[in-house]
Amino acid sequence: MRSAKDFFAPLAVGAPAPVREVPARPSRAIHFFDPSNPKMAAKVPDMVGTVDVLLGNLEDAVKADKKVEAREGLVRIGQDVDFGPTQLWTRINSLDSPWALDDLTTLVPAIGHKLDVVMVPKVQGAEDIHYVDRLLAQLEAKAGLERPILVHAILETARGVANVEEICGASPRMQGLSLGPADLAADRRMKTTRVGGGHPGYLVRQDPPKGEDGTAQIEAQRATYQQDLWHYTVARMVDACAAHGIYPYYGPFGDITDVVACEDQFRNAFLLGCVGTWSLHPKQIAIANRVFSPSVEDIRHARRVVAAMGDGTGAVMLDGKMEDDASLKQCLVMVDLAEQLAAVDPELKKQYDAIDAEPQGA
Ligand SMILES: CC(C)(COP(=O)(O)OP(=O)(O)OC[C@H]1O[C@@H](n2cnc3c(N)ncnc32)[C@H](O)[C@@H]1OP(=O)(O)O)[C@@H](O)C(=O)NCCC(=O)NCCSC(=O)C[C@](C)(O)C(=O)O
Ligand SMILES: [Mg+2]
Repeated sequence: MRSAKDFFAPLAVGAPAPVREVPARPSRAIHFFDPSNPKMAAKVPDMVGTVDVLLGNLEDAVKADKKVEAREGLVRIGQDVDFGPTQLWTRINSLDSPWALDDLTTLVPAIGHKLDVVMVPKVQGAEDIHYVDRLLAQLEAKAGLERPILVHAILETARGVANVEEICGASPRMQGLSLGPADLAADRRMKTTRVGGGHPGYLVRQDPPKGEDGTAQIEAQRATYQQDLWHYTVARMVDACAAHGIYPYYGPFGDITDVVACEDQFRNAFLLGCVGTWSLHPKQIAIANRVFSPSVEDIRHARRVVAAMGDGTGAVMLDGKMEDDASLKQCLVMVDLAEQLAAVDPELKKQYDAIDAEPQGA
């Protein structure tokens, strides 16, 4: 077992010191692109500044015979593009694949100074993070990097979900977790065939009405309510991440055309505590940015609670509702997030600033 004192020592001589706190950088949408796809790759420079994270995907969705091209394409993009305020992430191939080692040993020396986060798929337990942690430290030391590259794990196996807390706490590099609903469904032997989202068969049904003789009318028309297949896993992720000071994200929503259900799924994750999600197609970026930014109404209310609560203790009535220390803390989560987002999103800043100009009592 590592001593707590060793935890923040670099894992290789000359590697940068691990971070003590994971920076809270806006990451509402992690936008996936395939660096081996010339059309997608060509769009990357123009996407800088329009999305919080651009992620060069090397794993699933990249054809096996394009793996090297994708890796080399990402190196070129990383070297040529000025990412400004936008973070650059990559998803490497899974650790049991023939490509993962070359992914890391190629990317870190070539573009490690620009890579913010390495996403590791199909993480099963702390041992996977320990492997990547040490290897990254060795490569960072060799490349003379001055800041550590952070690690993000995708939960997409039953074992990964069972080990979620130890994964989050496996290294100071751990930045966050995403849900991998497609692989997770397969690994769990769920009977779904989709990439994230709901299923019409996963529902609860209203109780049957009673007939005149008091018997239940089983065949009567009854409302059904579709349930969220991913609630359990996302909730576990949120708790594990919060307990370890790192960030939870939803993941992919594969029905690109159903922008309405996509928005609902993203909003569930936002309300439950996730800080962002994935975008697989340019049209999902706007959805994610909208959903993962607190609404003007929420910020207006949150600021009123902050003002009404003075030194932050006690209880007050606002619009007929009780506000106290704990509701204030929730409002502060919103206000802090709004400030972070306003710093990178001028349109959002304008909307939040306009609240201050509203007449009192509006
Ligand atoms: C869905 C697809 C095939 C539709 O691609 P398309 O070309 O058919 O769509 P389109 O609507 O015709 O595209 C319009 C334009 O946008 C471009 N475009 C389209 N997508 C992008 C993009 N992402 N970034 C930048 N540009 C993009 C596309 O090239 C085209 O350019 P054009 O106007 O010049 O012709 C395509 O969007 C795509 O391949 N997206 C990424 C898919 C991906 O990364 N999947 C892996 C993540 S999900 C996953 O791995 C699961 C998980 C977690 O592991 C687990 O649950 O287990
Ligand atoms: Mg997967």
